[in-house]
Amino acid sequence: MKNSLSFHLANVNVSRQGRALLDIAQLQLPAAGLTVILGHNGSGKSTLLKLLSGQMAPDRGEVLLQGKSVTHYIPRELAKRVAYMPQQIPQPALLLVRELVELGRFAWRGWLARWQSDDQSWVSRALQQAGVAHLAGHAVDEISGGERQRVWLAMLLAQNAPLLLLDEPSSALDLAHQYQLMQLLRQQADLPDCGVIAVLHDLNLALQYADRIVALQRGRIWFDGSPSQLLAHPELAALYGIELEVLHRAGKPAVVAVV
Ligand SMILES: Nc1ncnc2c1ncn2[C@@H]1O[C@H](COP(=O)(O)OP(=O)(O)OP(=O)(O)O)[C@@H](O)[C@H]1O
Repeated sequence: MKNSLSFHLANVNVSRQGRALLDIAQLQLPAAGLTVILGHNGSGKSTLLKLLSGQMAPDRGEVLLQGKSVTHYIPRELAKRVAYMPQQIPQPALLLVRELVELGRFAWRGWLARWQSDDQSWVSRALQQAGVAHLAGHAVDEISGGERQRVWLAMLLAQNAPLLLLDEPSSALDLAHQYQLMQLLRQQADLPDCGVIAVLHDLNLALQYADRIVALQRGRIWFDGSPSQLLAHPELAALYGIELEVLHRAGKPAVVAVV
């Protein structure tokens, strides 16, 4: 399954009450490297990820994965290609953490098939990778918000899809876990024919780890390029409407808000 995957968006529009939430003429997103989606609140980032994950169909235009409309895939075939973490993570009751992570294997084994040892080793490895093996026997609705975010990531890793779509995967994580997450995403993105597309609010994490940054403004693509190109953008401050200053420390740029 790990052949080259690519999203292609053409003339995509999503509108509600006569207002365009997303309006994208062309966008190509191959399963390669780490792409970060940035943008102000309400700029359309989650809407874009919902389109890519097949959770939503555009009102106009096409969202194609390997040349086929994302919404035309049967769920299991889509899940073998794309794993999605929504912004609001569900909190299922009566499930243990390990059982939730096991659900990530659904696409490969089906509901009723017997467990293969391979499935269990994927689950164990995913729990380790996400740093939540110690929570395996805990109830999903009795762990913290940051733990739940990492458990959900473990489920996605167990799914073994070449493309990870993550909507603000670090929003509940402490500083140390944010960096652990970014290093893990970096490793995933560096695997052959794999890619990660993540919505982030932290401009500095994006600049440090991304290969490519797509920035949205009021539903349109405002910028698409490398972190260094974004840093050099003369209108960078306009992205968030706040004055910014770029500092350099140990050879790395850091953007701070001037307030
Ligand atoms: N079902 C809906 N009906 C009407 N408007 C909606 C609906 N869902 C989202 N919107 C609006 O669409 C716009 C884009 O929403 P979206 O969730 O994609 O933004 P976002 O960039 O992810 O924002 P945030 O950073 O706050 O999570 C927002 O202005 C939001 O209020």
